[in-house]
Amino acid sequence: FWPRQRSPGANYPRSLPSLPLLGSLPFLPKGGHIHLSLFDLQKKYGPIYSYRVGSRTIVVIGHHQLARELLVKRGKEFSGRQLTMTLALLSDNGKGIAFADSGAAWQLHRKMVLSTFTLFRDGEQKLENIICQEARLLCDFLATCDGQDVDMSPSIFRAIVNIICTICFGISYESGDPTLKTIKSFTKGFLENVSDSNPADIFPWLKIFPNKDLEMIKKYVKIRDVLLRKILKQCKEKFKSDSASNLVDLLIQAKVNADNNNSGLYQDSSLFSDKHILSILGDIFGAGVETSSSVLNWVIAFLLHHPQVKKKIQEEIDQNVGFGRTPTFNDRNRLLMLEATIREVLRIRPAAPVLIPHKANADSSIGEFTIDKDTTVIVNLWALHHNEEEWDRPHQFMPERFLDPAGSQIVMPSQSYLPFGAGPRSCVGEALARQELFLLAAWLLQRFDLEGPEDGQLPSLEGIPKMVFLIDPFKVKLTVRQAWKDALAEGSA
Ligand code: HEM
Repeated sequence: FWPRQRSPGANYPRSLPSLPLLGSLPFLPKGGHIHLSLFDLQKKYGPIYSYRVGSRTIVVIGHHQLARELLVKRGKEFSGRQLTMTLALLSDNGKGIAFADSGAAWQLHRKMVLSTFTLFRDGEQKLENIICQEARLLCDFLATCDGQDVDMSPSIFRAIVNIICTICFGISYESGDPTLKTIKSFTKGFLENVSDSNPADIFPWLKIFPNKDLEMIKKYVKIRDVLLRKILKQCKEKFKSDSASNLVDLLIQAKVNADNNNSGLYQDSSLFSDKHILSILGDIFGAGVETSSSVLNWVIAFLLHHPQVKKKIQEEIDQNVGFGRTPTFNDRNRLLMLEATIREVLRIRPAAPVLIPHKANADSSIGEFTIDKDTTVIVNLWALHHNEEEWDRPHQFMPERFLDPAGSQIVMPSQSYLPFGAGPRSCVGEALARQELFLLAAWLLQRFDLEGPEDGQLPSLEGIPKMVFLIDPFKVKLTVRQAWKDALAEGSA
């Protein structure tokens, strides 16, 4: 219960008041969005401050210079993760990538996921082709809802899940497949039951008492693992060592090589046990599905609120792509308003408003302040993205801030922008996510007009901060564009 002895004379960040046992809990704002509460505390305590929960010290960083020092300059020293009860359940005691503490296993597994993307660089299984195939299915399905008010999120979810399944196992599921239902069920289960204030995460001894959230998380971990184990078994049966074509193939191959001791790189076969493989896959689903889906839903919601931006994007598409072909990733250099819109959505509603908490691996410092080993450090990305000294009217949706005055080039208006983090713990799926967001949005806007539903109810832009910053469900009036219909009638679409 007692904090570690502080080094005499050290200059620690300013701290909230703290009581024995409870730490600063009585002095922290109750309820509300954690990123907003932490941003608010910054007014009194400055851009770096600390508080205590139980016996742990938590340092909060709310300025980009300090954040970059932590993530990049001292990235290695701060690349640890604190294993709470919740994260231990999700990650089978710290295996995988996102919640694994820094060390050889995390580094190796992260490297393997990054090298998987090289399998999807060219040829038939080029990432762009996989995404466009899902974009086509998504648009064809939505075209059956022409003129109706629809909640697009389940179809977007299906497209994103299929992209992830193709990268992980080389499988894509048809609409209605029970596997998609299972993936939806455990993803929803985690979103509903993982919270940033589970008492057992603060006082681990509370685990001896019944804890409904932890029980639910256990239930959904089981559902996830049964499914992933079944798919892994099928992949092992199909595996051919000379033609690895997805993430699971690469992991199986690494295990075979380590078992046969014929690869200098991956010698420790135990790091490729089924348990490790399941945790890596669990992380890719956990970090790669709801993030991209939710950002695309946010893009649509902001466009419903700002129809003039939607009109500009569609004019750009009509001029640069037309209807004789579908958009490609190369169009990113021409569809600048769309690219700027995606960047603005990632700023104003970051998918991970406080990143994933980091942990100091050693006694260190940030700026002029001492940070002890094992301190948890939170980067409040929300504070960086809404800093009034860095952004003109930060609470307003203004995609043009990412364009030069002529609107002919993308610009970076501020350094206070890190939607995918930075440094050794940065998002491994950034390139994939950027392609998904651009291509899916471009395909949708080429073919459909998106408007508020008949009842005039525009989406709430407040958001729901779960493991991912979600948007409340909303409906869109979906109409196939007349220009698309005309082109189709002429046989050119
Ligand atoms: C728009 C979509 C996405 C956003 C905004 C996003 C953002 C982030 C952020 C902010 C972090 C935490 C960085 C930190 O802790 O400092 C992260 C970590 C991570 N992301 Fe993403 N992400 C997205 C999509 C994806 C996708 C598609 C994948 C799957 C391939 C993915 C896989 C991961 C993994 C595995 C980590 C943990 C990295 C580590 O701890 O070493 N993410 N992401």
